[in-house]
Amino acid sequence: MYIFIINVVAGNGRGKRIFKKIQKSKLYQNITSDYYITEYEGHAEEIVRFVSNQNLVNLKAIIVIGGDGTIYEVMNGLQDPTIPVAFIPGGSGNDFARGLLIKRDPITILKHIVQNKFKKPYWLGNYWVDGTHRKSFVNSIGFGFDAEIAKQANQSWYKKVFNYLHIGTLSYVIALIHVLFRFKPFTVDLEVDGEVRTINECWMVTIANHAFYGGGMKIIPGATIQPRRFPVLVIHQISKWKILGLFLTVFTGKHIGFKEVDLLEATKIKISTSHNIEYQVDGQTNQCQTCTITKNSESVQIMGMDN
Ligand SMILES: Nc1ncnc2c1ncn2[C@@H]1O[C@H](COP(=O)(O)OP(=O)(O)OP(=O)(O)O)[C@@H](O)[C@H]1O
Repeated sequence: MYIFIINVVAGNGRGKRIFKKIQKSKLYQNITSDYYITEYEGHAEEIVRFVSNQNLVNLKAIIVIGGDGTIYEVMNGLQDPTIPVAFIPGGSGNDFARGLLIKRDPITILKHIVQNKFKKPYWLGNYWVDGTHRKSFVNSIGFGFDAEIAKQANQSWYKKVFNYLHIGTLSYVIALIHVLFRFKPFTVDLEVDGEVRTINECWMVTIANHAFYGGGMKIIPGATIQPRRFPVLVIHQISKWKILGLFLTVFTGKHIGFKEVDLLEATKIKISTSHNIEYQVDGQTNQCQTCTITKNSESVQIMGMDN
C-alpha cells in the first residue's frame, strides 16, 4: 500500500491540482492507497511520525505531493529510514526535485514509483540550533545574507504573484535588492572539523546537500549527493555592488570564481556569532547564535526520478 501526503496549498494550489489529476488516473485507481491532506504548518511531520510508527508491513512508499517545505517536514517526521519516500513536485521552488532530477509529469512519476523502478539513497543534513534537539534539512541551511533575502521574500506580497506567474525566482532578486542596502556583515567563528577560523565581514555561510536553492539558483554548483561530507560556501569581505554582481552569476554557477567566495568541505561545522543572526533552512527562516551541522551517514530512500 501507498500513503499519499498532499499539501494542497503548495505552489498556490498546484499540489491540490496534481492530486486531483492523479486521483482520476487508472493507475491510482488500481493501487491500494490512503491519503492525508495537510491542514497546517507542521502537520506533514506529525502525519509521517504517526504513519512510520505504525509499522505497516505492506507499506511500499510514502508519496509526497508538495514543495520543499513539505518534504522538509516529511523527512523530519520519518522514524524509519527504510520506508521509501517518493516525491511528486507540487511546490513553487521545487529545489529538492531539481537536485534529484525528478522532472517528469506527475502521472509518469507515479508510474515509476509503482513500477518500483528507481530508488536512490539520499543523505540528509542534521542541525542543532542553540543547543536544541536535532533537526534535519533536505536541501540547504544558510546563515546571513541569503537567509535575510529568504525572509524578505517570504514576507513580501510579490512572492505569491511571481509564483503564480511561474517566475518565483524573481521575488528573490527583488528581495536581494531590498536587503542589500540594510544588511550588515557580521563576524563569525567557523569550526570546521575541529579547526576554528574567524571570518570578519562575513556575508553568508551556506551548506548544501545538492546544488540548488531559491527556485533554481546553483548556489554550490559542484555539490554532489553523498554521505557524511558536505560543501560549505562562505562569502566575505565583499562590497555591496560586487555582491549584486555575484548574485547575478548564481544562476550559472560562475560566482564561485569570485575571490571573496571560499568553498570548503566538512563533516562537521559549528557556527558561532556574538549576536543572533538570521538563518534559512530549506527556505524557512529563523534566528540563532550558534548552530552545529553534520551530515547523515545513513541514507533515506527516494523514489520519483527517471534513473
Ligand atoms: N493546509 C495548510 N495551510 C497552510 N499552510 C500549510 C498547509 N499545509 C501545509 N502548509 C505549509 O505550507 C508551507 C509551504 O509548503 P511548501 O514549501 O511545500 O510549498 P511552496 O512554498 O509552494 O513550495 P517551495 O518551498 O518548493 O517553494 C509549508 O511550510 C507547510 O508547513
